[in-house]
Parts: sequence; C-alpha cells; structure tokens
Amino acid sequence: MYETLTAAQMRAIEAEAIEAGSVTGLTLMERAGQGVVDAIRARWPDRAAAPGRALVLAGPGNNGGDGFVIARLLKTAGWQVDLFLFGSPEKLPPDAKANAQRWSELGETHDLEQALERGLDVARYELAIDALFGTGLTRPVALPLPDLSDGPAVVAVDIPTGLCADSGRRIGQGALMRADLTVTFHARKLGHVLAEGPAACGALVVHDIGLPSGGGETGLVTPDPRAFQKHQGHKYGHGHALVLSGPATRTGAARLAARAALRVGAGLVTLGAPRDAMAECAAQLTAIMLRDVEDGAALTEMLGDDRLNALALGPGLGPDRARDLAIAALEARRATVLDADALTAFADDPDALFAQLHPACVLTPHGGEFARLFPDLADRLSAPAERGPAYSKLDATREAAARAGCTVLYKGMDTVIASQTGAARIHCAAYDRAAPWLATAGAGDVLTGLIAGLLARGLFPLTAASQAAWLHVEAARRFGPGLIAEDLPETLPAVLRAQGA
Ligand SMILES: NC(=O)C1=CN([C@@H]2O[C@H](COP(=O)(O)OP(=O)(O)OC[C@H]3O[C@@H](n4cnc5c(N)ncnc54)[C@H](O)[C@@H]3O)[C@@H](O)[C@H]2O)[C@@H](O)CC1
Ligand SMILES: Nc1ncnc2c1ncn2[C@@H]1O[C@H](COP(=O)(O)OP(=O)(O)O)[C@@H](O)[C@H]1O
Ligand SMILES: [K+]
Repeated sequence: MYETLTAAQMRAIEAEAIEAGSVTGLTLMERAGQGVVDAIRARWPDRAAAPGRALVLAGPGNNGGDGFVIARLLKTAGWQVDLFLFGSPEKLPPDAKANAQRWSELGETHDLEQALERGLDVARYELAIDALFGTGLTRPVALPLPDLSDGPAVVAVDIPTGLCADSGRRIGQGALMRADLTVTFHARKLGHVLAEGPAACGALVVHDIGLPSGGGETGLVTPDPRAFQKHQGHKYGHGHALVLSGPATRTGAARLAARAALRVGAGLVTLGAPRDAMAECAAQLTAIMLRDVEDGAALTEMLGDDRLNALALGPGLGPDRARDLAIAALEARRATVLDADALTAFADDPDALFAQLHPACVLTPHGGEFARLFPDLADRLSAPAERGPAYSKLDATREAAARAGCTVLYKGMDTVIASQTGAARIHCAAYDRAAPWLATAGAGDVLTGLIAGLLARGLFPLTAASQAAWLHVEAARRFGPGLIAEDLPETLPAVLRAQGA
C-alpha cells in the first residue's frame, strides 16, 4: 500500500530529517528541482533534445525555491529561460533565497505582477514551470494568471498552484494552474488523488528525494492477493452470500451483484426475490440459487440459517421494500452491504438507520446517496473551500463512518473507504488506474456484489470494501472501452488469475 501524506505530514518528515542532520534543506531543494528536470526529459525527450524557450513562474516560498533550481538546470541544459517571481527576492525563505542568488548569475528575475499587468505573451514558450505555490497554499491565489491551456507544456512543481494539497479542492475562486505533468516529492499528497486533483495534475510523477519512508496515515489501495486466494475446503467454508432482488422487471441489479459475489469466490450465492419475480429470475440463473423472500418477516425466517453469512441489499428494491428488508437484515447482525435504495429509504430519518447499523456493515453511497444520509457533511464538502487545508472527501467519509458505526465506501473516481474506527483507504481511479468506462449503469451493483462475496469469504469490512474497489477498477481497465456492467464479473477470472489467486 502506498501512503498518501498531508502537507503537515510532509513538512514534519522533512523537518525531522533536517534536524537529525541526515540532509539539508538546500540538498532536498536541489534534488526536487533535479527530479522535475529529469521528469521533463523523460516525458518530452524531443523537446529536451532541442531545447526552446521556457517560462518559470516562481512563488514567494520554497515552491518558488524549487523554481529557481529548475530555471538554473534548464538554462544549463540549453533552454532559454524567462523567470518571473511573485513577491520580492529579499523576502524569500533562506534556501529559496540561496537558489535565487545562484540563478542571478545566469539570468534575470522579473517581477510577475508587473509582467501580468503588461500582458505576458505565453505563446512564445514551449515549456512552462508552475513553481508558484505548493503545499504551503492556504488562501486563494489572487493573481490574474495567464491561460496556458493552448500554449506550452505545463509542469507543476509538487502540486498545481491553486489546489489544496490536503483535499484536492480549488481554494476559493482563485487561480488554478492546470498541468500536463506534475512532479511531486517523496510521496503523493492527498490533493493528488482526491476531488479535482487528478484532472488538474495531468500525469503524476513521484520523485524520491531521499527522505525516510513512513509518517503517512492514509494508504492508497493496492491489491492484496492473500485476500482473494482460495484455499482448500468445502463450499460452505467460503461462505454463503444472500443478495435481495427487486420485483419483476427490476431484478437485473441484484442479479449483477449476485454474479459478482459468486465470481469473487463466495462458496454459494442465493438470490432472494419476491414471488412475482421468481419466473424472471429463474429464467436467468444457473449456479446462483433462488429463494422466495417476499418481505422483512420472510427474510428474518430465512436468516435462521446461520450459514447465510453475508447479505447485500438495495439495488433495485424500491424504497419501501428496501426499508423493511434492511431492518430485518440489520437485526440479524450479519455482514451486510447496504447500497442504493437501502440507503435512500432512510433519507427522511438517517438516525433510524444509524441506530441499527453495526461494525459488520458496509454502506456504499454515491454522491447523491451520501448527501441524503449525511446532508451536513455533504454541504461542508460542496461549500467553496475558502482556506486550506480544506474539508476533504476523506474527512467527510471518516465522519460518516464514525456516525454510522460501520464502514462507509464513498464512491467515485476518488473512492474513499473508512471504518468507524477512523482507519481509511483511498482508491484513486486516475493516472495509471484510470477507468472512465466504469461510469456505466449497473457498475455500482457489481461493486456491491464483490463486497458481499468477499465478506462471505470472511474478510473484514474495510478490507473487503477496499479490495473490491481495486478488483472492480482492475476488471474495468482489463476489459477497456465498450465496458458494460455485465462484463465486470466476466472479466474477474482473468484479473484474479493475474493476481495469482
Ligand atoms: N517539504 C519538503 O520536504 C520539501 C519541500 N519543497 C518545496 O517546498 C514547497 C513548500 O514550501 P512552503 O512551505 O514555503 O510553501 P509554498 O511555497 O507553497 O508557499 C509559500 C508561502 O506562501 C504563503 N501563501 C499561502 N497561500 C498564499 C496565497 N494564496 N497568496 C500569497 N501567499 C500565500 C504561505 O505563507 C506559504 O507558506 C513544496 O511544495 C515543495 O515544492 C522542496 O523544496 C523539497 C522538499
Ligand atoms: N470516472 C470514474 N472512474 C472510475 N470509477 C468510476 C467513475 N465513475 C463512476 N465510477 C464507479 O462506478 C460505480 C458507479 O456506481 P453507481 O453510481 O452506484 O452507479 P449504478 O447505480 O448505476 O451502478 C462506482 O463504483 C463508482 O466508484
Ligand atoms: K506549484
């Protein structure tokens, strides 16, 4: 698992290393600048082989200091470099000032605000370096920055200026520099993987500047093959998942979930459908078993069989039946995934749901469902972020999980999974994990089934939800363009095989 860091954690790691005497701030700045120049060369070898004109925008802090290093290294490599500083050279912090002095032996330092007033002609540059603000950004960027979208290749140093490093949200209505390439140092920051981060960063390179690892708290989900490898044993040794279906003509969502649960290795999967849907389901199912489950009372009776060890309900149920079934399911204290209508059914009284939830539950809301159950948290998340560090999707999911008393998986390109104890993971479907084809009807139902299947197999809720999120995106990526929800369970065998399951 890769760790992601907050800005404060990154500062603490740096300060500790400097205090311990293992490295100086100046050395770290040099390594950072060198890393950016190396990444530019790797990404655009043709431009690097025939250097043209580069624009360096440097800010008043250490991000600007990196900019002065980059300006020097680019100039030495043959680029014609124009450097514009926001703020005064005298006020730069010590390491940045030292690098400004080294740069002054090679080129001029122009005033950025004056240049913007006069009009900065960005069309003359092949390359632009955004070294205005990094992890120190706390306020909106009050600068009329030029639009670089049609001009030079834009490289953000550490994080695009204007983006909050702890939330991936734009600070206020200030400028946001969109980059083609972002080079960050030591580890990803939360802002690279949440909210607007991935879209603003372009491609992301993490450059090692020789700091010791550790100190992070929120991991990015990586596959753990031990979680899905199947050991010898009887089918009941791998659990029995029950997925509840909606009425006739609304059974597809539950069938998708059930198939995913079976494919991910649950020993048995049963679909519980109301009487009017039995014929429709029977015509569509083979390995998945079918039982008549009309209402909550019928479910309670069925759950007398304690071999049924994981439940999934919500997709396609309709709110009234979902509420009735959810109450019965939660009383049975099984591992339970609640999704879709089983969440919406409690929109008028979320506390009634929270009172019944227990630590073996997983809620899987998308943005709309999250806002119905946690309206105050959703409001905080959608209100403009005036200051950094801004309230993040990670903060909101953690609060939601604590309130619900169970694991919450808040869906999206930036899926956040948190448990009631505060443990959290992020699955970012961007960069080398991009899966835009997953935004397709029924994909969420498949995720519900994957989680239920892994719960049936005995995984803890946080692990089941995290690994399911990874498998879901991996299946989408492996299938590729044209993906529809039905393809996800069918692609799972290849994904599992590739993981040595
Ligand atoms: N932490 C580390 O280990 C390293 C940090 N380095 C660089 O240092 C950067 C962090 O440097 P700083 O902490 O100096 O922060 P920044 O350079 O991001 O910001 C400088 C200062 O500007 C002020 N400020 C914040 N928002 C503003 C706004 N909207 N308008 C005007 N002023 C504003 C703040 O006082 C802030 O400290 C990193 O992003 C990275 O680029 C690198 O040199 C390598 C090592
Ligand atoms: N752009 C995207 N990249 C990666 N995953 C996505 C993207 N958009 C949606 N998803 C994922 O697809 C699933 C959609 O679920 P949901 O919104 O419940 O839709 P449905 O109810 O139609 O199945 C979620 O797991 C979500 O995280
Ligand atoms: K920057």
